[in-house]
Amino acid sequence: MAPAFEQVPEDTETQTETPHNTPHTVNNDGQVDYKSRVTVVGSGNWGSVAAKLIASNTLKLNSFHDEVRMWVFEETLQSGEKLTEVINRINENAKYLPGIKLGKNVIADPDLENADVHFVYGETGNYAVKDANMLVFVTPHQFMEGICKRLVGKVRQDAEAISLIKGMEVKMEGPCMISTLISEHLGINCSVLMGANIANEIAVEKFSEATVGYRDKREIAEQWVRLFSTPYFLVTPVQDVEGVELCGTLKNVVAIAAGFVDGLDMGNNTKAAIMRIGLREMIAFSKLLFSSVRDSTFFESCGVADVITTCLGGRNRKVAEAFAKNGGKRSFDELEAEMLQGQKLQGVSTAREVYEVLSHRGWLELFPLFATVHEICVGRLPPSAIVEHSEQKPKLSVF
Ligand SMILES: NC(=O)c1ccc[n+]([C@@H]2O[C@H](COP(=O)([O-])OP(=O)(O)OC[C@H]3O[C@@H](n4cnc5c(N)ncnc54)[C@H](O)[C@@H]3O)[C@@H](O)[C@H]2O)c1
Ligand SMILES: O=P(O)(O)OC[C@H](O)CO
Repeated sequence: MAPAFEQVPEDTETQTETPHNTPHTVNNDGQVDYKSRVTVVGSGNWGSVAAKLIASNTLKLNSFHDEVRMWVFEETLQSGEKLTEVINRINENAKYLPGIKLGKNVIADPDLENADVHFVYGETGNYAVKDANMLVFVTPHQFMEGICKRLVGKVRQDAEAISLIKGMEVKMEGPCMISTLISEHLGINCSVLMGANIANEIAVEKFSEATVGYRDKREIAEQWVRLFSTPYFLVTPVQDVEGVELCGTLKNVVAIAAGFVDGLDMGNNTKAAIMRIGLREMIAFSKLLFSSVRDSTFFESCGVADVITTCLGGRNRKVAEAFAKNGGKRSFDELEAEMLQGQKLQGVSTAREVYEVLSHRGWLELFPLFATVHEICVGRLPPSAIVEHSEQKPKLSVF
């Protein structure tokens, strides 16, 4: 149930409404198909919840085909069964989102782009991204470059993409946001959706908000808003792709810092200070990278709200807490494997990527919290250094 002070978005459409006002395909009978096909690339904890949200809407909205295809990085479960087979049999992602029905119109597909893997649930030669007009990317960020390379020449050139991925790549030329990686490799426009979105809470339909960041096409943003919105998931569009995406990316570094504070029992005031300093570094770093980033973006769900939720209840916080409790003696990789059963942290690698940017540009002293998180993660500083170093007065003029 949405709070009374917010208006729940409309979830009805007329029969004539079309996503881009252009036909998507002409079928064998010569009939024009105006409906969009949605494919979700990724099927982890958030990927599965995203598929559930979308699938509930494609059944209701006339401008979408009911079926939502979900690409699954195939794995064999302890039972010996393939994950895709289990998802399609019980309509649940038994590994990454057990106990939650995804909707019968979610079809798990292990074949991302190759016609040579036999396709079980449809015609042979089909694959997950084939024919999709709307591509939703939601994998851990470290896998996206490889996925993009595999998808070159395999997606429709008029497809629209959205990234739910919180992370970035760092290249020789500098930082590269995941939406840019997608756009550059695949030659298609890419929006983003970020927010205070702990997947397990949305899975059981507890109220949450999210932010869609779009570049210039408002009607595309509205199409994404329609596809994701439910009475318990309120989505707001903002014309600031970089600002929205950097919020989602950088908050994971702040979450690691918050976890250290929890692991050391430093208390709520210290954690609030970490959140405040972290948000300030997020704003400064984003604006230094992209002067177009708007202040108002940090007051959307993707900004301050995500910092709060991730520092209270996220996986990055949880594993960082264990790291600090163990005095930094057990590695993040070991703790992640033990505590998350295949789910992936984004904060440790993002801290490294941010550190690379900071050191390359001579900004290390300007971002004491970001820099210290990385130094602690790699064992150059003890977890207790998080407060000593973060207390330095930032020197950036943008503060
Ligand atoms: N879980 C959340 O609460 C949440 C909420 C908002 C955003 N996000 C973001 O969504 C993105 C995806 O996270 P998630 O929670 O859906 O995933 P996850 O961490 O739950 O699961 C890991 C996924 O990676 C896949 N995988 C493992 N090895 C792979 C490989 N070599 N190639 C491709 N895929 C591989 C696994 O099959 C699994 O689907 C991340 O950027 C995350 O920050 C997560
Ligand atoms: O569990 P985390 O730390 O990956 O955070 C989950 C979401 O990003 C919170 O919005």
